[in-house]
Amino acid sequence: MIRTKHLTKRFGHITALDSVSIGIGEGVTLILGPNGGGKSTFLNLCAGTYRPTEGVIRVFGGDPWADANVRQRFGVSFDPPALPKHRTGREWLEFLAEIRGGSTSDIIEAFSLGGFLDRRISTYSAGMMKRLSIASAFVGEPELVLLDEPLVNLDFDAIPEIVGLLERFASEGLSIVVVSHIWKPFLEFADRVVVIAGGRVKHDGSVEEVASALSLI
Ligand SMILES: Nc1ncnc2c1ncn2[C@@H]1O[C@H](COP(=O)(O)OP(=O)(O)OP(=O)(O)O)[C@@H](O)[C@H]1O
Repeated sequence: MIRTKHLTKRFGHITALDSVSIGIGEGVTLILGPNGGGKSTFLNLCAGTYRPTEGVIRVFGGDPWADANVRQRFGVSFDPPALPKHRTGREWLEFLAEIRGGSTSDIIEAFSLGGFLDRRISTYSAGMMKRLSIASAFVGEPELVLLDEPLVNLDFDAIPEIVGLLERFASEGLSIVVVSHIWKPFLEFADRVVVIAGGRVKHDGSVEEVASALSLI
């Protein structure tokens, strides 16, 4: 699904990602690592929002930077959320559905957005924005969603709710690549854990392999 070869991203003199060669298949992949390790850079390269400095990334066999047909097949939620502040949540979801296809009603219901969807996004709390941002990734019936810190800013009740939803979508065949510092809930159903630190892949394996190596469980 995702394949990289010597994937490198530099920002000036900073090497954020350093010659990473990895394949990520179907299922749920949890990406962990220290602050500044390169996780969000990796996700942005997968999403086609960053262009590699060197090396190659292929998502569904195509170049996510250059190929809109590739981008059509996945959804993405960034952290902090990238949302148009002067639109309502409903306008934003409808705009996405126009571009990406599919309906928004199931997504609105699944993510319990109804209570605030007709307000301007500029009036949302951080948790509301996060909920809308994650929901946005599901518009257009994607085969894969890329989620950067989906649990940040969610309250104690919302965390198990959103994790439960993601687990349900995963059990229905959706692939998920998730970067999260709140990793524990994902260990329950992740198929694979990748640790990125210092711009490189430091660990890569099943939950049992990586989590026990890092004493996470
Ligand atoms: N747009 C940018 N311009 C300049 N430097 C950047 C940019 N984005 C990331 N970096 C740098 O690249 C490195 C990797 O950052 P990245 O955001 O990918 O790490 P991360 O693992 O996601 O960190 P965190 O867990 O803190 O979110 C850091 O040194 C960061 O300062």
